[in-house]
Amino acid sequence: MLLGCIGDDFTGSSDLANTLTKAGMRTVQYVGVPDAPADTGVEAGVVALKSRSIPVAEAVAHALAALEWLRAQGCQQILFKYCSTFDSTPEGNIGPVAEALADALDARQVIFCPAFPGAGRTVYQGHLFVKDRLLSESGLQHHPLTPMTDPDIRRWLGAQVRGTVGHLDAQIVRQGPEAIKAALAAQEHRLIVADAVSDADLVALGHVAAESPLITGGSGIAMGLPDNFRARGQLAGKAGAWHGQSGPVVVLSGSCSEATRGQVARHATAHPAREISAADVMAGRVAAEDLADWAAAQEGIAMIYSSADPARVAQDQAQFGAVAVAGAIEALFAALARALVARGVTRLVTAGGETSGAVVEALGLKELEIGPEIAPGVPVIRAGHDLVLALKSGNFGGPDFFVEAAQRMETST
Ligand SMILES: Nc1ncnc2c1ncn2[C@@H]1O[C@H](COP(=O)(O)OP(=O)(O)O)[C@@H](O)[C@H]1O
Ligand SMILES: O=C(O)[C@@H](O)C(=O)COP(=O)(O)O
Repeated sequence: MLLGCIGDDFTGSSDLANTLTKAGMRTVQYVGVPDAPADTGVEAGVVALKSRSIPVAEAVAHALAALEWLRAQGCQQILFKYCSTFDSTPEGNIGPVAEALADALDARQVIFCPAFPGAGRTVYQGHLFVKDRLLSESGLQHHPLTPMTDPDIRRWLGAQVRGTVGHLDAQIVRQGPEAIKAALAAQEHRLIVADAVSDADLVALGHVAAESPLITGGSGIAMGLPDNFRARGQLAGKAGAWHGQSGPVVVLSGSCSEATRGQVARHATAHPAREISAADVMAGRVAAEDLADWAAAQEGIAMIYSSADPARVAQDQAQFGAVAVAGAIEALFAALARALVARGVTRLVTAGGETSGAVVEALGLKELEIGPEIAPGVPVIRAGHDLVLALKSGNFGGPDFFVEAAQRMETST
C-alpha cells in the first residue's frame, strides 16, 4: 500500500476512494481500523472512521490507531480526509487530529484544503464557498450536529488547534508548483489553509505534496497524488473488474441537508415514501421490523426518511436534545438496514454521513470495493456478494439522485 487515508466519516471516505479510483489507484475502503493485513495489490487504503462528531481525545485515538495500521501496510504518505464543508465545531477534532498525525509523522508543514470544485466547494482568501454562497450562508449553518457559522477556515481551524495557522493565497496557487513550493518554504506556520478554486489548483497542490508525509483536505486534495506515485513507476495501472447488482432497492435518508431534502421531496412524488418523525422515534412508536416489512411490500424504489427542515430539527432538538435525537434516529436506521438485508434487499442507498456510518457499522461490513460513479463524489460500492451500497453525502447529487443510484447500481461498467 502506497497511500494511506483516514476519513472522518463514511460518505466522505467513499468520496475520496472514488477520486483515487478514478485517478488510477487500486483503492479499497475499510470500515474502521482492520484487524488483518491488506490484500497485496491495494495501492490506496481508506480507513473510514465515524469520528466527525465525537470528542477530540477519542477521535485522536482512532486516527492514531488507523495511522499505525496504515504504516504497517507500508504507506509512504498519509491523507486525512474531512468534509468539503469542513464540518466540525470550534471544539471539533479536525485540527487536533491533524496535529496528532503531524506529530506522529514528524511533518514540518500541513496543508488544509477542503475545496472540491466539482461539487461547488472552493476556498478563496481562506474562506469556504459552496457554489456562490459563503459556507455560513449555504444552508450548512443549520447542520444538526456541526453548524458551520463562520466561513473563514483559518479562524475555524485556529479555534481547534495549539499551533498558529497560515494561508496560501490563490494568486500563488494559480502560478503552479514552483511558486507554491517557494511560498510554503517562506511560511513559519505549521498549519496552512490553502486556497483552491479549480481542479488545476488542487492538482498543483497535490504535485507539491509528493514528499509530504501528511496532507489534509476534502477529496479534491487527492486529485494530484496518484500522479506522484505513477511518476515513480509505483502504480500497476490495472482496474479491478466490476459487475452490477440487481434486486430489491431501498433508500434510507437521515440527512437534513438542503440537497437531500430536495431529493427526498422529489422522490416522494413518484415512489413509495415513509417519513419517520423524531418525536415518534424518541417515543419508541416506530419499529425497524415494521418499517422493513412495509418497504419489502412496496413496488418501485421505497424510501424511508427522517430528513426534516431546519425549523423542525431545531424544535425537536430543543425538546429532546440534539445528541439524543441524532443517536436514536441513527440507531433506528442501523436496525432497519439489518432488517432490510435480512429480507433480501440487495441495493441500499443511504443519505447522510452519520446515517451511512450507522448503517455500514450495523451491517458488520469490513471492506468496500469501489465501483462506477453515480454523481460527483458518490460511487457505487460493493459490500458483499449480493449487496451494493451508495453512501450519499448530504449535499451531493442532483434532484433525481435516488433513481440514478438505483439504475447505476445495476450496470456493469
Ligand atoms: N428529523 C431529525 N431531527 C433531528 N436530527 C435528525 C433528524 N433526522 C436526522 N437527524 C440526525 O441528523 C444527523 C444528520 O447527519 P448526517 O447523516 O451526517 O447527514 P449530512 O450528511 O446531511 O450531514 C444524523 O445524526 C441524524 O440522525
Ligand atoms: O467532502 C465532502 O463533502 C463529502 O465527502 C463528505 O465528507 C460528506 O459528509 P456528509 O455531508 O456528512 O455526508
